[in-house]
Amino acid sequence: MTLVAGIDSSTQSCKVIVCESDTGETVREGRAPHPDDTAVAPQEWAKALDAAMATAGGLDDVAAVSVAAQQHGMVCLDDASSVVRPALLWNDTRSADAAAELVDDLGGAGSWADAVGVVPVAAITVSKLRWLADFEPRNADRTAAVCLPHDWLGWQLAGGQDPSTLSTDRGDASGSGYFSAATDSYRRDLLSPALRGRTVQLPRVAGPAEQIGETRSGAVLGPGTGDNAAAALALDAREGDVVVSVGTSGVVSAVSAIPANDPGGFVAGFADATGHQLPLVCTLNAARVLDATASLLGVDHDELSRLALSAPCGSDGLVMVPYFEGERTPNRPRATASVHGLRLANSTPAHFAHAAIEGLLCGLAEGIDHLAAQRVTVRRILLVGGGARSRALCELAPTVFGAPVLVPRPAEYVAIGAARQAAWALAGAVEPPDWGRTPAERYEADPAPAVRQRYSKVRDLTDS
Ligand SMILES: Nc1ncnc2c1ncn2[C@@H]1O[C@H](COP(=O)(O)OP(=O)(O)O)[C@@H](O)[C@H]1O
Ligand SMILES: O=C(CO)[C@@H](O)[C@H](O)COP(=O)(O)O
Repeated sequence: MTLVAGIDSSTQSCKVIVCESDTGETVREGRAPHPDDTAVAPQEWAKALDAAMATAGGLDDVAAVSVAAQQHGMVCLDDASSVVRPALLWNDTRSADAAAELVDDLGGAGSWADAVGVVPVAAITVSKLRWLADFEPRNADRTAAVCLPHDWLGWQLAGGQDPSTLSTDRGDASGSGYFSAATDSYRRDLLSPALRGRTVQLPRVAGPAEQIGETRSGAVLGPGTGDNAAAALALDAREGDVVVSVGTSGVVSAVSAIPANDPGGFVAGFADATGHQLPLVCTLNAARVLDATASLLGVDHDELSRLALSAPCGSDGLVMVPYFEGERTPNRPRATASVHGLRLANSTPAHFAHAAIEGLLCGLAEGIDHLAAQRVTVRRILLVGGGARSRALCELAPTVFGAPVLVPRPAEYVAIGAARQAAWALAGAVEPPDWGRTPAERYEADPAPAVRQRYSKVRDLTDS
């Protein structure tokens, strides 16, 4: 039996899955937590990866490995290959003003949408680099190469000596703000002004199933990719499939033939891991809304779900706008969460739990609308991520989305997608291996458009 491994170095933890390469059957898995911060030393990811690999029984018997990771994180290396400063992660909003400045510098959001299909917000790597140039010029001067979390971890697995051997893939590169998914090319002319005239080395962009090297134990290294592209690969997402992921981030994405061009900045024109496009909407507030609400109510996730399902649809007028960490879509980096419509009758833990889940889902429903406005066909909605383990979230999703929702059995789809890519690179085939489609539970419910109507009125009362 030939084994392959997939790694998901995501915001909250590192997950490793070892699979049978022909069928995708999971043989063993491991995980380890990441530090709870928005600026993290990449060495911490390497430590967590070592721990996760150890709990997965090691990778010595594995023939190929691929790394998927959280997108956008700014990893700066000096000319001795050392990390210059802790990586600023996608959910670090200190670069919000830098993003706005970059948009103005190029002549507005439409110019960025035309150039790279992405309008910079705090999350995007190019904004973080502008912040570095302005607030830490000495660190910017020391930076010889810039890469993304998956690029760095893959490079570490291969020995991590020489920055000229760094590679990335178009899926992750497209989240940088200096790579166009439509033309498959870097836009160094956008990067250098962001860095106030400095030039840096960028990773080579490998092909979707290219073998980029070998691990120390001799396993083939696949190109790796961003976590959302890996999830799409695991689910074998095709045109018409919209993947909604409720992890640390809330993500609505779809594999498409058409590059996104949204001057409104809601849809980012990313690439997938197979050569297609992956238009994507990302919110900052997703599974952690459930965590915060559960902690506020002093209950665990199962009890939160039970409470939410015991309250009526619409929470008797109670509305939560869950901008606990500011928000990325819509772009309101300094917003805070708020609760509206409190009355004695709806001041109960059950109403509060229900309103939190409806609020989270309303943000994602807006994401589905934004994708549809970019000519994405919405035929099936698939719900994944840690938050999809919540029964209440699954049951309320079709009421808020106004459409049935498929929930694949809970699994680490990002790591599975990376493993599928590793098997593809190992086989050297034209197409990824056929691992079949994951069975999914279907949730249906009467649509409740009033929930979204109330939410959108209240959302605009919040600060930005
Ligand atoms: N049963 C559950 N109900 C609700 N949320 C859950 C449940 N299990 C896990 N989560 C939440 O899912 C999140 C982790 O999801 P995950 O997709 O692994 O995140 P990430 O990939 O961003 O690290 C955590 O915030 C966790 O609390
Ligand atoms: O920024 C984005 C997508 O643009 C996020 O989706 C990150 O890629 C982090 O993912 P999770 O850790 O939440 O899965």
